[in-house]
Amino acid sequence: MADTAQTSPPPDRTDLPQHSAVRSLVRLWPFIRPVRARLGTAACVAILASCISLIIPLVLKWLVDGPVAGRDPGGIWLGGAFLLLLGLAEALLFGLRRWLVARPLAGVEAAMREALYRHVQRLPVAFHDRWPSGQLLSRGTTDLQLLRMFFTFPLTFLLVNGVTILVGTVILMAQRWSLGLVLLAPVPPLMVLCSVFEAKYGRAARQAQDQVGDLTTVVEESVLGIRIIKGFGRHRSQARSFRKLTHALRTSELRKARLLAWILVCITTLPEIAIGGALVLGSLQVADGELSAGTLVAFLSTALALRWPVESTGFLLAMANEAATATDRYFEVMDEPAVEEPATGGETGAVRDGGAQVGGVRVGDAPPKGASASPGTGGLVFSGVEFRYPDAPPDAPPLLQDVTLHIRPGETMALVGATGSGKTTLTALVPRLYDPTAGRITLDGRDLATLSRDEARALVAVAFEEPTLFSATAAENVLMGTEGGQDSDLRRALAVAQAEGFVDALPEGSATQVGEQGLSLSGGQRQRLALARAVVGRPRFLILDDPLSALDVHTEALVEAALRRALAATTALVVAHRPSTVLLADRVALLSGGRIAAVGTHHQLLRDNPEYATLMSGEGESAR
Ligand SMILES: Nc1ncnc2c1ncn2[C@@H]1O[C@H](COP(=O)(O)OP(=O)(O)OP(=O)(O)O)[C@@H](O)[C@H]1O
Repeated sequence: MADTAQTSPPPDRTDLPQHSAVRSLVRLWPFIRPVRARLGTAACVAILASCISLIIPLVLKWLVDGPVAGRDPGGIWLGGAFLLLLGLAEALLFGLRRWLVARPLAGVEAAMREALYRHVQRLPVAFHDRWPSGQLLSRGTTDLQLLRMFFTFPLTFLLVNGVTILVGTVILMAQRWSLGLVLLAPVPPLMVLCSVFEAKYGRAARQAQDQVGDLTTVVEESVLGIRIIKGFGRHRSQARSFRKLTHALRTSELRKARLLAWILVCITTLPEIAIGGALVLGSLQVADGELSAGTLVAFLSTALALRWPVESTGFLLAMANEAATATDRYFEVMDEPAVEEPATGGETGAVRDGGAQVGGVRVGDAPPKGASASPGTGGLVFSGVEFRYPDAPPDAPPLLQDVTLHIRPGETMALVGATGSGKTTLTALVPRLYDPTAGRITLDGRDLATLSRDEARALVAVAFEEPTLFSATAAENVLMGTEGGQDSDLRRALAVAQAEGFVDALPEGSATQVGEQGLSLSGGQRQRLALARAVVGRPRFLILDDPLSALDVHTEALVEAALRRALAATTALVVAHRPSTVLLADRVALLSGGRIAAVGTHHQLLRDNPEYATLMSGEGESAR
């Protein structure tokens, strides 16, 4: 089934496909298309400006052979004024080009970033299991900046330079073809050198950009894991890993700089030698009277005017190569198949965290959402469900095999099993974070595989043991669990999760920003907000993965009392490790060896099933 489907890991850098930079860059066309008219106009303006610089030598020729040779001051002033005008026109046109491209190119970058973000949100969880977050972040930041630089400079100027060099060459050949040939002599060796440079620089750029991704991952982990790093005194080893990566990145950047220096030396030196040769040859021809001084001045001025277009080609090629690498990296993510539909509230938001009622406030007062969507029969049924993680060794048995379990409508089922037995994995199948590799799951008789993800997530809410809070207010974090939730829904959900007290005590109550990852709250407080998020939408099905593990016994009892009332109308599957959580449930299912080994009440299983008894005893707790 779809979700666990083919998501590839980040590309193996030792085995990257080699294809031309042009082929990579052509893929940017759909993003460039909407601004092609502006870019085309800007390119024409730049070509015009660049070609003006080629007219200046012709005016010089006229000045030297005409007014200067004829000692005509009026003509010299006229020529000077004309040169000034040409210079002004060139500057104005280059300014106009910049103005034409600035806004549309910022728009292209924003559109690409938005497309990437949207796509990443739609990628299956299996993709995120494999891709380090830093690699995704660097693709959305540094790589896109490189692309904007490419659109601004190389994309236009490689064309402008090409046209300028072509027009200049025609002018040179027209003036004196023998001298023109001397200037063209370096072209074949330069073309060979440029193609070698492109291949080598492309590899170095790819390595450096991947290393930026690795570095981003380490920085992100160090910031998020700062408590662990400090708690275990790991700052030195963490700093060592960071240094190692920065050193590797520096080595790659130096390699890029060496390659660039090498090509710039070639691109600068060979044409200079050719200009020197043409100067000597031209001077001899002027001395022999075969060539006018004005023509030689014009010829050399044209050749010098072509120096910048030729020399800047080295930089432009380097930037184009980096852009090609950035394009490859961008499309490695964009080419990943997304799940078939966009989620409406993000993975955690759509799959709500949390649930129940507090002291007399009943989440179950109103009918659960989605109740009208089905006749309300059937409950949650697993039939012959098999699951294997995509990256599991091919010869390993499936993690879950032939899981068959019926949770009746309105029933609360606890799921118990040894650590690593697959409880979290089984619960993740219900909100379709993953899809089973065989078998089927039905919600009130409707096959989960036939429901869209949005439909499934409208019916199902989840709270995980590790609660994720977003950098938003406490209220916003909770209301993420439902579309158009009101303040009354918020209060009810907070009451169920026993979160009212501490939320009201926050400096700005439920309007307090709880900070990135909710770091300003305790683990138990975060769990309760996540629980409130799960119940706020009154889901028809509730999946709780040990959501009370961080609570003290007293608070846990209060939350459970509220939950019991709230769950009266909800079909729930609760992963439980402690007898206190199990007591919340009507029945208990024991997951063992990838199968449901036993189902019964807590007391029945305690009596009849030694494995369950061990798990629920102190030995079971310590075995965790
Ligand atoms: N994304 C993943 N990719 C590959 N294997 C995974 C992935 N997530 C979990 N596993 C493996 O699947 C097995 C079951 O993990 P799961 O988290 O479902 O167990 P659990 O019963 O919930 O454990 P616990 O009680 O410790 O939370 C483990 O061996 C784990 O290493």
